[in-house]
Amino acid sequence: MQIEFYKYQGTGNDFVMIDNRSDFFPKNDVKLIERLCDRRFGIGADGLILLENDSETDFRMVYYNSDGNQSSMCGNGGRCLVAFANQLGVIDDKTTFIATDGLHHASVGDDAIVSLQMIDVNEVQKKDSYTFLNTGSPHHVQLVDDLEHYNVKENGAAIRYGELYGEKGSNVNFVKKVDDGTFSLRTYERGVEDETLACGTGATAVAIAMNAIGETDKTSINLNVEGGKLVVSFDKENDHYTNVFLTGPAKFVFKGTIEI
Ligand SMILES: N[C@H](CCC[C@H](N)C(=O)O)C(=O)O
Repeated sequence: MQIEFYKYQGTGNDFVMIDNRSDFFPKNDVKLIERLCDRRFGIGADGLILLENDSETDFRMVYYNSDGNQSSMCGNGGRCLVAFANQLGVIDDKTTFIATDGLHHASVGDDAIVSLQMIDVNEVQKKDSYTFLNTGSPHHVQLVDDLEHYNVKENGAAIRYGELYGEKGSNVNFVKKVDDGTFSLRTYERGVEDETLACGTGATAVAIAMNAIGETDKTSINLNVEGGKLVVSFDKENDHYTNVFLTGPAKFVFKGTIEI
């Protein structure tokens, strides 16, 4: 069977997008999804995202990591899915959709900028050398000295597979403070099992963690990622973070067809 796909990227975190409103896609075929995400034998992507019908909201998001398994929320993927839905004419410039972590509101601005509301964060685990929180996906956040030369893949994998996070593991973010409102981060992504050029739930986790441990008292924070720039904003009441928004570019790259 030949299927149509669209390729999107959000600050270099890239995704195969499929319009599955007719429910044709073999959702449990892990090997197929892994092949479609393979950068040599397939289309190539960090993840694959299905746009599906939903009775209560504009659409449903189903997210798969490049290992072919369904996973938790993808912030950059959510932003790309909103841009995809806009391109298909499913939505105009505002939307509410459902994902694995609940409802999301989002808006599409000029020059492909999409702002996505993320879940509230009510628990931030502050440890001596790192912070752990869940922004729709689990994230380990750790400040390092020389981020530019840091071995993200080796050190990220050691934490992701280490005893700290057990069977489920965690995404791992290494961070450097640039100034009071700006941090640079590099992320080892669970389920991609490598460094990605950006991680939306990771950038969200870094912004909230840096505020929670007192590295900044800002509530709108710039995040430099390998693939570009993201902005995370939120309201803070004690250790409760609400109205959390992840904003940045979400760009259409190409569309095509592939035999499955
Ligand atoms: N790999 C992550 C999900 C995607 C996160 C990332 N692509 C994002 O933009 O949030 C996990 O399995 O927890």
